[in-house]
Amino acid sequence: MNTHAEAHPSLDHHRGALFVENVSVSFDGFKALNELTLYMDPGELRCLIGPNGAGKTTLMDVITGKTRPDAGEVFFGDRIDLLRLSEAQIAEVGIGRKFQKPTVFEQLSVHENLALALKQDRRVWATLRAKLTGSERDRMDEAAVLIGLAENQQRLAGTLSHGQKQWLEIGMLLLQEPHLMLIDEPVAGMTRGEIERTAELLQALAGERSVLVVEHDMEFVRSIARHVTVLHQGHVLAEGTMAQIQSDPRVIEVYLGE
Ligand SMILES: Nc1ncnc2c1ncn2[C@@H]1O[C@H](COP(=O)(O)OP(=O)(O)OP(=O)(O)O)[C@@H](O)[C@H]1O
Repeated sequence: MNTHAEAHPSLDHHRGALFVENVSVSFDGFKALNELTLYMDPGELRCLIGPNGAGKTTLMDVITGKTRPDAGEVFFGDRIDLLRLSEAQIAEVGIGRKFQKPTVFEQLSVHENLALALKQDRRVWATLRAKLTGSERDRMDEAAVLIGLAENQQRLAGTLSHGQKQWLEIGMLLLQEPHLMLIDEPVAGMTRGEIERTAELLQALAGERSVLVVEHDMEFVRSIARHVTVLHQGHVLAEGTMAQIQSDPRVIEVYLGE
């Protein structure tokens, strides 16, 4: 079998490519991930589905350095060995993660939330007082348009709808310029209209960066995914187009038939 380096001899320009090979994670003898192998191309929009406990969160934890695997390899591009980096270093090389629950600053405006993300400075008030350069303003405006909040920049984040808060947080993540975005259950709790707009947003984000989305909402997955990976018991059960996945008897048995 080809290793990641052989399969992609020159990946320096392939930022965002991800190679997870034979990764296993045990918790007290229970294998949450069991020789899991998954590759992502740069710019790809991938959906990760699977029943509860399949290992989706654990995989995200391994990629971001929160959980260390017992075995296997995880590379970002062909040179960056993520297993040698701390969580902070993994964020610095360009892997951003959005958890399921929105964690925007409710007492601050949309604009201030975006400014904080841009400056990546935890000293909140210093950041808010700091002057934004013209190019920083342009980047914030671009992000605000992309997340559909251009007209709401002065609104307090706490007054936004649940969907808008999720988009704001995606915008904040975007301003950190990740090459790979990991997004956990973005549409849980959203209205149908919000779900459709989220589908458009994630499709717009992919291409320039890679996006890995964990989601249970099958209609949403169907609407965005060209490539779906199904996890089951810590292992890749099936991978392919939504049509291939939906007609796979193993997938129907463990997941879609529920
Ligand atoms: N820190 C931990 N200690 C012990 N067991 C754990 C730990 N984290 C996860 N597990 C177990 O590992 C398995 C995989 O969990 P994981 O959260 O990755 O699944 P998931 O696919 O994300 O599920 P869900 O769709 O419910 O979020 C589960 O059986 C879970 O109970």
